[in-house]
Amino acid sequence: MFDTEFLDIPPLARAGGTVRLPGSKSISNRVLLLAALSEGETTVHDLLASDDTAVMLTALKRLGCSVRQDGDTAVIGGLGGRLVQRKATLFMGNAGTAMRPLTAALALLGGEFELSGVPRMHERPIGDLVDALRQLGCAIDYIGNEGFPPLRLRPGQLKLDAPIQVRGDVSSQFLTALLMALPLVASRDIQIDVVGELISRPYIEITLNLLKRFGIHVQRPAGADSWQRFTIPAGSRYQSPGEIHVEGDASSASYFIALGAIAESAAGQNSIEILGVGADSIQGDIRFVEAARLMGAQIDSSPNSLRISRGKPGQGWPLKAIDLDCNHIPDAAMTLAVMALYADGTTTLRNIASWRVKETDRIAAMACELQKLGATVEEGADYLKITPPAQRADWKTAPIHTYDDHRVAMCFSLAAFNPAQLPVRLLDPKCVAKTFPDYFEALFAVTEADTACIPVICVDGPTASGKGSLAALTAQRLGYHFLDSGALYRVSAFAATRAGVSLDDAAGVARIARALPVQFEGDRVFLADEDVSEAIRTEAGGMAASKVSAHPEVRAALLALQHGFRQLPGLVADGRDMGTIVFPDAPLKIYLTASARHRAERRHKQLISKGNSTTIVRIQQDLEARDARDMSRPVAPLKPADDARLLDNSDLSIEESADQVIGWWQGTRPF
Ligand SMILES: Nc1ncnc2c1ncn2[C@@H]1O[C@H](COP(=O)(O)OP(=O)(O)O)[C@@H](O)[C@H]1O
Ligand SMILES: Nc1ccn([C@H]2C[C@H](O)[C@@H](COP(=O)(O)OP(=O)(O)O)O2)c(=O)n1
Repeated sequence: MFDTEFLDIPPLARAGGTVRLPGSKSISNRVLLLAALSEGETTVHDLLASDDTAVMLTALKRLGCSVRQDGDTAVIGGLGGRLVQRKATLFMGNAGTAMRPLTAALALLGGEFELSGVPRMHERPIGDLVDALRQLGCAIDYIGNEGFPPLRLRPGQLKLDAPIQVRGDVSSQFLTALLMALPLVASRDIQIDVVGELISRPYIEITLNLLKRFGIHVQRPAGADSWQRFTIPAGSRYQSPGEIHVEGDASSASYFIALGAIAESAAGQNSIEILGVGADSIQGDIRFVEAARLMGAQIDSSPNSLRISRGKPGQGWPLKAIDLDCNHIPDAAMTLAVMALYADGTTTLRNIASWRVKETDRIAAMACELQKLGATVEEGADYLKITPPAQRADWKTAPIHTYDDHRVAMCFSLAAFNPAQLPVRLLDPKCVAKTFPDYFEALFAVTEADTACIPVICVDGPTASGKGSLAALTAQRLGYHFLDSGALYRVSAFAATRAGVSLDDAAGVARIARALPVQFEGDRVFLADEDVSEAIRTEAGGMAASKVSAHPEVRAALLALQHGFRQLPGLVADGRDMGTIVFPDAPLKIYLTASARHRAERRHKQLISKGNSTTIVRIQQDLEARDARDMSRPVAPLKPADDARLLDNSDLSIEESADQVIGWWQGTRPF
């Protein structure tokens, strides 16, 4: 996950490959609650690991459910429709799929509960659900504002004889909540009447489908009223299905469907394949496929997978502007708003009023951020009209606010295919954790940028100047990859010594360097399966590396390996010749120094902490000797690149140095 302040996505050029989707949020949280209410154990496979499911799992544990987790499988010990814990305070984060149904279930089961969430949750309406539950005799108080969480639940006197009325035109989650809770008290037939037109009907279909899997057969009238009246038959009882598989998230699929529709194919690939969701999906957002086809996407579907490619010029590319009622795909339709940037005219998305009460006011958010990219946007109470920038030169870039809304973040990542080849900056990228924590990793795995567009920050300098520490911290703050090029020379020398090859044998060491089975995992370095991190980082290891690094053959042998680290979304590389030889086109080069005395003191501290005994004077002599060798060798000597910025960190902390580098970096960016 990218836990950074912002993520800069370089201009993307092509896409291709296979994406396995995480489990559906809507199905995951419904299944967890149904399993908790059932008798017996339920094994849930392919469960989504995300903020919202974590909220539900924590709440269920607090209510006394047993939960065993192993990877994406969870075994839930059901409560059998009874409360073992009659008093609890539950935190619901910003998870509507946990807040609404738990409120209904706990209110009907009786007990004393407080349910609260993040500030945005306290702005998301729940009054219609509370009104419906009060008709049933549930005792519910608002702790803060009337009509909104947080809520206090107390035991009430249930009255189940009259039909219950619930509004259907604000959020379908209110009806879902009642449908999932009422089987707990169905000693007689219970009728629910929906007042107003039911929105987001596909989500009710998911609920009815899953209820069936757990033994509850909700009855509906035939004909015109079929979505206005629901009856829970007397004697309904939750039964665990034993095992259940969660489908891939159809709303998450929309980003990759859009990707396939807008990106040219990567070499050797002619489509994006999505696994885990397909034509047999029970999720309403699978109908995003139809909308994407209307815009020109070429999509083949199988029961459990999709294959998408871009239309040929004039036949689906550029995309076709559409005018669509999006009531049936409320979440996935946001993706259409970004696809509209690549369309041949004005796209109108209608009947999307529910966007205003989601994680953020999504109509306002999308309108504001699309305009930052140069689109012309008209925003209505329940619609959006989007006209893309007229020509390449009209595209703009700016930091995109994501409003703590996972879908805004995922949508705008697709703007990186803009024809002006501008990078896109997303603020607070970790908000995708709500439903798809590894979204950006998945995106970068199936997209390509032109190499020159993938930024590299070079940090070169003498030994113990703090290059490694500075480069690693900078990479972490930017969400970039990190290359410790010195480690490659160290491992080459280590592997040569182990193979009995003399360090003076240039051809011999180069042969080993060319086929070096080196792997980096965090700050650990592996040679094949062996962790050699400590073995290579001795002073002797540094001296040996310095020796082999003077052979031109060895340097040439390691070049391709170093270039291979230049991957999306960017790289910070440290060494001696990153800016001069390996990445001469890097947009930012730092030459890091500190006085020999400071460097010797730092290395001394480092060695002492590892239990090695030596003196500062000795270290200073060694490092000056190594600097002299590295600076005087004929190939790729250590020296600042002509366009490098000099940073003397003798009196700076590692954090202060990183602040300086990121400050310089910001100055090179177009935001
Ligand atoms: N700016 C700094 N101020 C103080 N100590 C530092 C600074 N930068 C690095 N160090 C410390 O100096 C030692 C050497 O740093 P390192 O990053 O390994 O240098 P290099 O990669 O240049 O050899 C480490 O123990 C590190 O914590
Ligand atoms: N890009 C590089 C990186 C390291 N080297 C050589 C020269 C250095 O003395 C050794 C060891 O490098 P390393 O960066 O690990 O050494 P320090 O941590 O700075 O002591 O490798 C190089 O020639 N070119």
